[in-house]
Amino acid sequence: MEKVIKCKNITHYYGEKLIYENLNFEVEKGKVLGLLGKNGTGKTTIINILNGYLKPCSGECYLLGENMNHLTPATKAKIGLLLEGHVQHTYFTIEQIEKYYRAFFPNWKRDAFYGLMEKLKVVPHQKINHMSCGQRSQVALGLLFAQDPELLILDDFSMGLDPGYRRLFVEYLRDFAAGGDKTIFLTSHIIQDMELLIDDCMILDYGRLLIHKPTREIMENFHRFRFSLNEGQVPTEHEKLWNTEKNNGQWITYSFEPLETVRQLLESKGVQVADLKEETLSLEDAFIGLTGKY
Ligand SMILES: Nc1ncnc2c1ncn2[C@@H]1O[C@H](COP(=O)(O)OP(=O)(O)OP(=O)(O)O)[C@@H](O)[C@H]1O
Repeated sequence: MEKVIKCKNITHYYGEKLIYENLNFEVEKGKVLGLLGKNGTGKTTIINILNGYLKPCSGECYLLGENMNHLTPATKAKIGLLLEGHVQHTYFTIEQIEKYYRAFFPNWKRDAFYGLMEKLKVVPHQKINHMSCGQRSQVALGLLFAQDPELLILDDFSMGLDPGYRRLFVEYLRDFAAGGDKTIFLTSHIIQDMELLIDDCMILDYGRLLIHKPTREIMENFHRFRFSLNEGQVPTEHEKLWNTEKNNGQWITYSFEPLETVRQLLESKGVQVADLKEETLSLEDAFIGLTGKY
């Protein structure tokens, strides 16, 4: 399978602060990968490394087969970037910005841009700096769809969009990826959107990559377990039990293991577990189970 993004042994510090050490990941052609993580875990830092704005302290990245420090103009034209919902050149009108961008991209899809602008109820002579924050994000996404890139890198693509437009863009992105020859790498804190969209999920914790798995595998296998213990007992800790805590008088833990294995792990030091129940999770709940609340 062709790898559209390859990152090898990325280590990055800001001053003395370690963001990650020897981070390795790959993204296959045709996949939608969602990068998740709590605030400050380094998602934007990865995006900035991938788009060449930031040089990591060590390690290498390859985009569409080329080392990202030496991307040719032809390869750059195949990569669409959205940085925290921003559109530049806000002194342009909708018409002017479309004309300006068109000149840079050989596969420009003018109709895709205007089709979207029509849906968004903005008129061609409207100036971008007179638009709301959400409308500006919409223009930025419209320009990206018109560019028709092979690789889309979107940082916080849903920033400022209301629920209806968020859903519209999720549908656009799903259609965009449906043919199997486009690859999307995106971040968002709106995990409900991610659940509808991403094939693979990469979750960062402070200083490290916590997990990188197909989303389906997480949804099918990662569960929450509720249980009771006798007064004064505490459950056994184990690396296969995630974020065990007492909540409103009841114990909960999370695991990829089936119920009977979870029981054995919890009871391994003579603890007696009662009323053990398994619950399926949304991706957002799975994220909380994997990373903890705080
Ligand atoms: N230019 C910089 N100089 C110093 N520290 C930085 C710089 N940029 C980011 N950081 C720090 O690095 C860490 C990771 O930042 P980053 O913006 O990549 O996180 P993030 O996961 O995108 O966060 P959020 O979800 O809040 O957008 C944070 O602790 C941040 O304060």
